[in-house]
Order: sequence, then C-alpha cells, then structure tokens
Amino acid sequence: MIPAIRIERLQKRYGEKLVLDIPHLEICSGRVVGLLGENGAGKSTLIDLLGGVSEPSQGCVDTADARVGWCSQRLVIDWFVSGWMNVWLGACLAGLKGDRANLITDQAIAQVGLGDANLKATPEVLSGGQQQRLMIARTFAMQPDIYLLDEPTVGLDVQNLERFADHVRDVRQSGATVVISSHEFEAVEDLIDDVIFLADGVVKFFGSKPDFVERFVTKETIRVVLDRAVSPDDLGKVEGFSVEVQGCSIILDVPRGTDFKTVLGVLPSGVDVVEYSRQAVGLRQAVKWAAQH
Ligand SMILES: Nc1ncnc2c1ncn2[C@@H]1O[C@H](COP(=O)(O)OP(=O)(O)OP(=O)(O)O)[C@@H](O)[C@H]1O
Repeated sequence: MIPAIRIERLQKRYGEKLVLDIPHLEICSGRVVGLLGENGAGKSTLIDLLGGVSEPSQGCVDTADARVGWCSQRLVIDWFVSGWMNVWLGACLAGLKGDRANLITDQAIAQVGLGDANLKATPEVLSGGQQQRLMIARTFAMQPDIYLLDEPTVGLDVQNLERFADHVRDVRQSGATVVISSHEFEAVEDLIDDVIFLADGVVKFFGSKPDFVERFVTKETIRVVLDRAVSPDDLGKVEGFSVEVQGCSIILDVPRGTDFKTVLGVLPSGVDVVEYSRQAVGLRQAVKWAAQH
C-alpha cells in the first residue's frame, strides 16, 4: 500500500521538554487510524504537526501533495462570519466556487446534522456540540485526502455519532486516509483499522487494531453468579487468577481465553451457577493495559 503520511526523525520540543519523538512511521492511504494514548501523550501535538499547523523541532512530515483537512480539539472558528460561511470556507479551501461550493457546504452541514441549526447567525449562538460539528462540517466540505480529526466525537449525541461514522466509512471507501485521536473508545472502535498508541511522546504500538488488542489484552474479566453467597475462603486457588467475592457474585480476572471448566474449578462443591458472563474484550481494555505496561 502507498504511504499517505511519512514521518522521518520527527521531534517536537517545548523549551527543553521533548514531547514527541518518532524516528520513522508510515501511514498507508485508505486506512482509518486511531491515535490513542493517555492525557498528555502527544496526540494533539502529532495531529498539529501532521496538519502543518505546528513546526517540528527536528525532522519532517511528508504528505506529498495531498489535501490535508485538520480539525482541532480546540475551537478554531471564525466568530465574525456566519456558521454557514465557516463551513463554506472548507469548500473554498478545496478550490470550489459558486454553486458547487454552496452545494458541498449544504451537504457537509447535513452530514453533521446541522441542517436545522441557525447557521445564518455568527457561531456563538450554537451549542458547544454544534460548534464542534461546525468544525467537522468544515473539514468534510474541504473533501481532503487526509483527515486529521482531534477528538471529533466529543459532544456528539448518538444520532450525530452515527452520521459521523457513516461519513468516515464513506471517505475511507473512496480512498481517503483518516487519523482520529480519541478517548471515546466505544465511539471509534468499529471505525478504526489501525492503532497508533503514544506514551510520553513515543510510539509504543503501531499496527492493526486486532494486533493491538491481542498484544495488550492478556486478561479478561468473568462474572459468575451463584445460587448462594460464598466466602472467599471457600474458593479454590488457580495460578494467574485473581478473585473477588461480592455476595452471590464472583468476579474473576483470568488469563484471556481461560475455559469455563477451569473457572468452575475455583468454585466450592454444592453450589449452582445461575449466571455466567465474560466482559467483552476490546479497545478500552487494550488501551488500559497498554498504558500500564
Ligand atoms: N504550547 C505548549 N507549550 C508547552 N507544552 C505544551 C504545549 N502544547 C502541548 N504541550 C505539552 O506537550 C505534551 C503533549 O501534549 P498534547 O496536547 O499533544 O497531548 P494529548 O495526548 O493530545 O493530550 P490530551 O489527551 O489531554 O488531549 C504535554 O506534556 C503538554 O503539556
């Protein structure tokens, strides 16, 4: 696959502090990449460098001649023109003019569910979530080859989240590359193909989402409900298990893939299992473990 973004010896310092250090990284076109990591890991710094709105202290980012659409975590809005014109600006940045620019503007507004909002007024009349969507619409109207979206799902309600996800799928289908920074793992889990996991400005993992989950989720949580309460002393011990008793419920942290029979081995004789469930293994657990290891 062709790299849409190539990073070489990229460093960003604020004063003496090195906040991002990526020797080499290539993001392929047509992928949706989740940029994950704890607060302060360097996600926004990387998005800003990729978008060219921040200068590297060293090294470079190459996006060839791609059109890059940057949607910041912070509000970047022209408060002196109407909401509609803020989105139209995106169409203009795509080189569109006249009726075509107007059409793309209206489409982008509909895609983020702002069709009924008062976009004739300046944007301060919009709610926080609507202002966020205004910026997303402007990026959509720009029709970029590379979308850089910093926390785009914050403040979106369920319906708008679905609209957003549909649009990301559409642009990915048409070959665009999308980088999404997010702490809202459930919102982006089904969208992303790859994960960049940053910790203290360093890429700790870069690869496919399934590989990320496989690598970092080594344990899973199982909940067993019994027909009567038991005491922790009644339970057997199994290497690698940690067990918590809550009345009739037993919560077990076990190595991933542990079979039911092995779990049963922990229980005292003479009790019946009323309910048994495994917590779904996904991005949230992987991020949690990646941050700890
Ligand atoms: N303008 C600045 N001046 C000094 N330090 C900065 C500046 N911008 C960011 N930093 C520092 O760079 C580091 C990375 O910040 P960044 O905003 O990229 O993190 P992040 O992963 O996006 O965090 P969050 O999840 O909280 O948005 C942090 O230690 C932050 O304090």
